[in-house]
Amino acid sequence: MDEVSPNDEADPRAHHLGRATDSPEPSSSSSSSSPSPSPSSSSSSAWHPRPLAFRGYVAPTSTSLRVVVRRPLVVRLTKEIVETYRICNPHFNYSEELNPKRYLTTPSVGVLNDGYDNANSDLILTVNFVLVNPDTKRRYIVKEVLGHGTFGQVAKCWVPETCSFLAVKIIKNQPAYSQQALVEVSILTTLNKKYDPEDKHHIVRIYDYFICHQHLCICFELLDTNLYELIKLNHFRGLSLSIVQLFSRQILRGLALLKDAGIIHCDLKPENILLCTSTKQAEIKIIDFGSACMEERTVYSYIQSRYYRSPEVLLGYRYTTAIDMWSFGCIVAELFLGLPLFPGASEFDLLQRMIKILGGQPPDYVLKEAKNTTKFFKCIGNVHDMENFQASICQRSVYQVLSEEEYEARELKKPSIGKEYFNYMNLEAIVTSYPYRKNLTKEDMIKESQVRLALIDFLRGLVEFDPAKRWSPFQASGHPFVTGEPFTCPYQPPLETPRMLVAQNIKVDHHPGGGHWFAAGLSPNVVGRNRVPLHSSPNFQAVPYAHASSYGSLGSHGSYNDGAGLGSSYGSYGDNANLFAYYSPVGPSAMNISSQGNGKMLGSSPDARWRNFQYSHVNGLGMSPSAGNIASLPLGTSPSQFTPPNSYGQFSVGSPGQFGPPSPARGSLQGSPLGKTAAAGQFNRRKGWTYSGSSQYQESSSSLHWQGHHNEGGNSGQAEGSSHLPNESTLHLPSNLIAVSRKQQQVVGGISSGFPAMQNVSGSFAQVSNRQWHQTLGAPDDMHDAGSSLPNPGDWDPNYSDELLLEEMEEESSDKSCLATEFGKVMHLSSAESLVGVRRPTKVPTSSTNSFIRHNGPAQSFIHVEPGNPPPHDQYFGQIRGLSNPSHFMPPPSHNSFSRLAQHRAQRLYYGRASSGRGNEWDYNKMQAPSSSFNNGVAHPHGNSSFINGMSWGRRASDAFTNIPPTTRGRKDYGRIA
Ligand SMILES: Nc1ncnc2c1ncn2[C@@H]1O[C@H](COP(=O)(O)OP(=O)(O)OP(=O)(O)O)[C@@H](O)[C@H]1O
Repeated sequence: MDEVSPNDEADPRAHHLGRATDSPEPSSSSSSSSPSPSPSSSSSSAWHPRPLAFRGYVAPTSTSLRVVVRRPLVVRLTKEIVETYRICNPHFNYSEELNPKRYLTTPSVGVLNDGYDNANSDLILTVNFVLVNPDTKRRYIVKEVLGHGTFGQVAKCWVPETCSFLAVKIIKNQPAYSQQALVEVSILTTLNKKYDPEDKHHIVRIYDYFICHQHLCICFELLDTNLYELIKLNHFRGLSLSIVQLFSRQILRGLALLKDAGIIHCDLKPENILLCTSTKQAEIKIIDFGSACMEERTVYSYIQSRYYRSPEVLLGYRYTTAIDMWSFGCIVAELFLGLPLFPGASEFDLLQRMIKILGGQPPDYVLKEAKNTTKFFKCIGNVHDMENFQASICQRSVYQVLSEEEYEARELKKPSIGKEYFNYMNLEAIVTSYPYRKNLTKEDMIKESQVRLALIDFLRGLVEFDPAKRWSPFQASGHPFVTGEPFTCPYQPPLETPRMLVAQNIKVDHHPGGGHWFAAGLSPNVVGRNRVPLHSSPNFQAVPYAHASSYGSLGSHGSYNDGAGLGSSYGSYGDNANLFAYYSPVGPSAMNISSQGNGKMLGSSPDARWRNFQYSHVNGLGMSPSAGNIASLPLGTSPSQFTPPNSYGQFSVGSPGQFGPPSPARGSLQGSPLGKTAAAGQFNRRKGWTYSGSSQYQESSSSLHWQGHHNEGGNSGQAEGSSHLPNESTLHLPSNLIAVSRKQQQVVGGISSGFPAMQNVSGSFAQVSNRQWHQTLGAPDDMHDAGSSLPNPGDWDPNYSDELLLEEMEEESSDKSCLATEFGKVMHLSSAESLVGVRRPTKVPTSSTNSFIRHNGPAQSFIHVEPGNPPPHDQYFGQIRGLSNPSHFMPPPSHNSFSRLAQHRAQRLYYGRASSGRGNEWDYNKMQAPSSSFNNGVAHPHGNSSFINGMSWGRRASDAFTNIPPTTRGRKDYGRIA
């Protein structure tokens, strides 16, 4: 940038020349010694050149050299504008505060929280806005917004202390959101630390949380594009079977963990599965546990995003972790097809599609009990005949699904019916007729057709109407589609075994009084009130839960510790050697708890306090958050989910035909206490294994490597592996595809010395930017029509109304208000209203997101999809770029960090491994150790990736769909200059 102008008068050469040529007289010294003619000199007569014309060369000294570097104008007017201004006006005074702010939050007008929050209660973020953990003083410098959700914003932040990026979810400044976000903190922390300390189950890692400017901020590992975006990048062509298999294995591993923990995700969908930034191989992680609940605390009825909603949730039947398996089946199908399998425009439409595509309907025992049966079915037989379940299985169903007309007559409104995107309406035909990739050899096609048969069989076990027959993660993980074994005949899953513990060194709790897991609603093993009946399931052994005592037994909810002195502040139980723990989302430092009554509190969780008021007799060695409570308030579940367990009926009146209230977390999609308007936002946003508990979950790893493959031009290589199953997880991300969507992430600094585990990691993918979308995916006008028929985000679920929502919330509020009040105090909530508990949030303007979607989303998504022409599996992007550099590694907390959860480290625990030396690792009291795969900033060598030369995601050739798929999901806000 700095240049020395050759024409510059200050050029040293010119300068010297100038002196030599322009100076009329030599210097005085020269002059004095000038060889002027002197008559006295003998040599004076000798000829000398004229001094003005010639003289001896005198080397320029440094002092005589004057260098002026003249910068290009553009530099002086941009980078050096301040200096330029100073030259123009010496009095010009600059301070950084004068900088225009680049807002990342919309709207950016501060109207709440002393101007910190906008009308949506979102913290107004600007580039370089600093979030500070008040306990650790760790600073998180906002760089960009990664996404928006019902709960708030997710920002990519730089952590100077550790020279790393991570994702910080900044929750809206409203109690209902904060409460539900605490559930995410609690559940994720438990999953990370207790169940998956080694980060092998594809669950996002949580690192920190704190309150800043009255907003709960949750720090996660930084991840990359979600699977929906990935499919979108592929122009809604399905991904190659090998990728589908790989991702399926990984998701299954996560689901196995959740099942063993007794946690239901409740919102599994492609948008909530993100690619990792930091690994060489294609790795994904499950995010967004904001809707999750314990299996035993399934209070909310309005859960799951519609396309991925299970029949039992739709019908208002009790649900279990099996609903996640249904969603998983939908996701697997979508990965293969590029389109949702059941893109229902309404619940009625959804059910119709399920019935048509799967050929069947929910079993009578479900229909008999489900709350919403009459909304969708009519009875054509005698219900009492089916008292005996065996009989009902053998006989024809006594229920028949309503026709569109019948539904309309019954509900007094026309059901929304979406387009049909597949030429066929049964699963087998949809999968088998899906276009094959171009250029496949006959042999490869035969192989792939075999894998497709395996896929069909696999899907059949997942999208099974009967929740009791639906495969568990364990059962599904043995399927040939997952294991890679040849598929020869329909898979017979092994009997489901009693739950196996995942975390190592977990010891059976023999405490008669229960234990915190149970008390906190975190026991996955207590026989559930709402377990799916085992009858009619060929896959269940009718054995009692042998593990029921593993985590706690029925009884009081008093804190218990066999080993005195180890009472965990945050809920723990067990003996000295095997202490279990769960985490209070808000630690002592935020709570400032003081012991009530006789209770000796070594810390507590938010809900401990209010219950303490009622029940203060506990002399707990480590007061349990849920200890001594009149009723068990689950830490693992939302405070707002704390409802008497047998209370399904209580929600029925106000519920939209379902047996429980909607989850606050379901604010956007299904209408929620958090505001239906948020639904539009979310709707628009659409966004292998070493199973420690069981060898049955050992993940096979794949030797699959992807070859360059770009079929757009019919040239280049072809993807290998689609016709055989991967046995080793060395599958790499397709750089040619992924790289298109990623911005290079710059690693600002090196690895902090305290992070041994962060070595040897490379590869980084930045988020897909809207701009890139615009650049990459054009939006032809002729696509607008298709887009216009898409579901209106505002009408995401026509069965839901704000009135119903309110009614449900009123019912819920009594349970919530107490904790909400407590939490409100913690959060120093400013408004009295916010202390009342759950209230309706400010309406979320649909402005940016919705308009983006309406105008750009659908149109740009289908640019290359001709009407009636299906998007085949394809590697769309011919441009091959190297894998981008990594930029993400987890900032380790200082070992001396005095975070809230670290305050009682001595009383606290280790999580699982008795022998695992954590000394040089993370402070496990608060955060997770970085996985060995954390990005250390070392870029992937370009040649390192099997995808470098263009990897195929699977290209199909002919038509599979009669129309373009629905899409509505918007993306990011890249801010503006104020
Ligand atoms: N760890 C992460 N790394 C990168 N991006 C992330 C991460 N977590 C979330 N995001 C981005 O932020 C978006 C919103 O996150 P998330 O789904 O957790 O928020 P939410 O408010 O719970 O959303 P929802 O409305 O679906 O409940 C995601 O779609 C994703 O794009």
